[in-house]
Amino acid sequence: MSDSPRRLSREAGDGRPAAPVRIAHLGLGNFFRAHQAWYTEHAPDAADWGIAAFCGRSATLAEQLAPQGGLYTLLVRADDGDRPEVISSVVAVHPADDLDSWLGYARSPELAVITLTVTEAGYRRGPGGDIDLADAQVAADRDAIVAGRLADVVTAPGKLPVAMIARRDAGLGPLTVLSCDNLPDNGHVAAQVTRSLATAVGGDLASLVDEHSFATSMVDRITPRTTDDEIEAVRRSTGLDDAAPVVTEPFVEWVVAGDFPAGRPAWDATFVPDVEPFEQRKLWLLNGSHTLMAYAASARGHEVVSEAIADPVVRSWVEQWWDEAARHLRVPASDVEAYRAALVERYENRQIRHLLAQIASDGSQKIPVRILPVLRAERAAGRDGRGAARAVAAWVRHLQGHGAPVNDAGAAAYAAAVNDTTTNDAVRGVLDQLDPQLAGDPQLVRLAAELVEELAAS
Ligand SMILES: NC(=O)c1ccc[n+]([C@@H]2O[C@H](COP(=O)([O-])OP(=O)(O)OC[C@H]3O[C@@H](n4cnc5c(N)ncnc54)[C@H](O)[C@@H]3O)[C@@H](O)[C@H]2O)c1
Ligand SMILES: O=P(O)(O)OC[C@@H](O)[C@@H](O)[C@H](O)[C@H](O)CO
Repeated sequence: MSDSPRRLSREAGDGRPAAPVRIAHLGLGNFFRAHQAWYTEHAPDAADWGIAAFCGRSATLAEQLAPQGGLYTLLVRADDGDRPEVISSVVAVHPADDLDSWLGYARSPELAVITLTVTEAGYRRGPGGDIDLADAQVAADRDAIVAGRLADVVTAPGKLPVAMIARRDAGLGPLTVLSCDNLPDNGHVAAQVTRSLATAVGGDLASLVDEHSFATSMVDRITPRTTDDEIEAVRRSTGLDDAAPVVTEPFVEWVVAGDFPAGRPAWDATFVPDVEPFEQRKLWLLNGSHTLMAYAASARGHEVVSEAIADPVVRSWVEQWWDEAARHLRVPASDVEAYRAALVERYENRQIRHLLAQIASDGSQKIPVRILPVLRAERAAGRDGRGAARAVAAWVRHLQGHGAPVNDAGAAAYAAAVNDTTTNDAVRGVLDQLDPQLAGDPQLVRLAAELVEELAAS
């Protein structure tokens, strides 16, 4: 007789019974399962709100979770111990290309919300924030929608208007698209790419898109990729085999703005008229310092955030960046202090192995939103912006092959600027592509070049 544990399974009686699908999620991944699915699990009306989750690009996670009926273990890890919990709110899982199911949910009168975690790159934005029609997959989606082949779309922005068409054809009204990606004004970003794609399709599609609500949210919970050791730790602590558990930290926050014409769960989130102050606090203090450490601390040989923040040199760089960012936040100073203190504690959590290499991906999308607004504001105020400039300098070194490996489709555009040239020219070339006005600031170019040299020597 085998003594290997049995598989986690809804059929075997694990978790809660499946709730009716009222939310469709695009971008089934770890963060969605630690955050939106966790909030839905803990809503007082959880029995009425099931989630059908679709992979963003592949089928892997759907294949792993389908035999478990969508159940998975969320392992909340702190230095004082582990807390495993079975999450039951995801009731159906689908590969990215299962458009028949996607359109089927859209035609259901019960569907009320579409949530998104498709990464920054998933929005397929071109210059100015409209959909990037130069992207071959976007262009193919546009042609598929024009030809009425709704089930042939592949991009995230393509999947939104086809759901809206299917819904209208079924005689159903508007729902809410709720973005949960780390992007400023993510609801507006989602609306702009969807609407501009609809405009490119033509007819009355853009006005159909306008009938729907696009909500914005600030999301926060540090959720790294799960390791094999963690899968084993879950097996040991629960006595069940789970093919895809998620590991996360105790801290969790969600701030949401927008309308929900078809309803929503009674999430224990903070609902506000304007997310921006919360978003800036989180994007600059948390994601900005993550981005700084991803490049500057990985080049010093650190692998994970908890190691990086324990290095006094890295800690001083992070504090300097926080001092600069804090000057431009629109939240009370006491909130900023409390948030910074909480961040240090979160980063020091040694049970969370958050790889700097994971955070380093897609820097070309992250630097502009996490670092540059503070750099511009500091320069405009007549200060040198050293903390922000160091993040840019560290990214220049990263593009030159130091520290975490480059994993960024957008980095190719910077290759010519950073290789076989002087440090000054490399910095100027990178800044020129990020923001020509910054490249035209000789003091900044000089400072960032000095910081590149300082990082190389450190
Ligand atoms: N992990 C975190 O700590 C965290 C915290 C807050 C917010 N987020 C947000 O959640 C997003 C997802 O993070 P994750 O940790 O779940 O990553 P993940 O790799 O576990 O999942 C990412 C999901 O996005 C999909 N995706 C990736 N690129 C895509 C593309 N070009 N088009 C469509 N779908 C695409 C993937 O297929 C997958 O379903 C992040 O980009 C971030 O904006 C993450
Ligand atoms: O998920 P990304 O790649 O956009 O960013 C990496 C991290 O900064 C991010 O995932 C944070 O851990 C998260 O935003 C915390 O809530």
